[in-house]
Amino acid sequence: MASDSQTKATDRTAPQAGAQTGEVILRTEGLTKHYGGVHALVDCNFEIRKGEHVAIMGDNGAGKSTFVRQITAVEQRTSGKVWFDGRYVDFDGPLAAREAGIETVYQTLALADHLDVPDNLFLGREKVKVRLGPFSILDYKAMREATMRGLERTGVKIPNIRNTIENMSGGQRQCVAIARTATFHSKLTIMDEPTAALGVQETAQVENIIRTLKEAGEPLILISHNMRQVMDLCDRIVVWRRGRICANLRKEETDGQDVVAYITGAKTQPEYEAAG
Ligand SMILES: Nc1ncnc2c1ncn2[C@@H]1O[C@H](COP(=O)(O)OP(=O)(O)OP(=O)(O)O)[C@@H](O)[C@H]1O
Repeated sequence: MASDSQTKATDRTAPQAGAQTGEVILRTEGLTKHYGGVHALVDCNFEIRKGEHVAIMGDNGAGKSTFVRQITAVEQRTSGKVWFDGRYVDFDGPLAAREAGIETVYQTLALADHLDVPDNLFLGREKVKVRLGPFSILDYKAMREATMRGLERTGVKIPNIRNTIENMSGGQRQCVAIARTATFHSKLTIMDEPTAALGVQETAQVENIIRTLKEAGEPLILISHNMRQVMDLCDRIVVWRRGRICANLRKEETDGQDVVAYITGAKTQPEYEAAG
């Protein structure tokens, strides 16, 4: 894999949809993932800037989740380069990606049922009060306070943060998962179909949190099949088809019908002709 570790993300150019402002927070070049003979991700050049909310759309099996797994290092990429926050990165696992500032919220929530809200938020990165050799005394008060601040930033109301997660509704759980991103002031949030399993009210609550992130200038990659949601919440839509990017569209220059044409293969932007 490439080792030009100091290359700046802003040094390079990639296909863009219209004029952009803000520094690049994440950029990929030629990102590729093969599972044996399955070419799940092929030569993907993608970028997102600080403050931008970008939707990733595509049919089932188009490669959207595979793309996320490569940039969050849940899997190791076959080839290609990734820059995050101004430096070349090759994370050795998801914890390293998270520590660098990439927070991911999955549809299937990675929450521990038997733990309360602060314990879930700080799982794997607990605040330590005192270290005594191999033992640590955790700073529960600081973690509870940080949790309250994170929830406040998202506007999420959890009656008692010391209740275990197992008794919460799907919407509350999803909000707790998203509150992580607010608690740790992540540099980039990725949400993979965050409302697919939620009801109408719970979906509205999650969408409000996404708007809060936008107002705070925090960048977001949103994977969603929900056109209304994408059009409401995102500045730009990048469409994947058969493992490749086939369109990069500014919201104000497209509409739902146009996006569907790219998703189904009826259209391909000329610069992505290889996507076929
Ligand atoms: N671990 C794996 N081993 C083999 N093939 C895989 C693996 N993971 C994904 N694939 C294949 O890679 C392709 C892309 O899958 P991926 O899950 O990224 O699609 P997706 O766009 O996220 O789809 P969906 O919207 O259904 O979640 C598919 O053909 C899928 O079958």
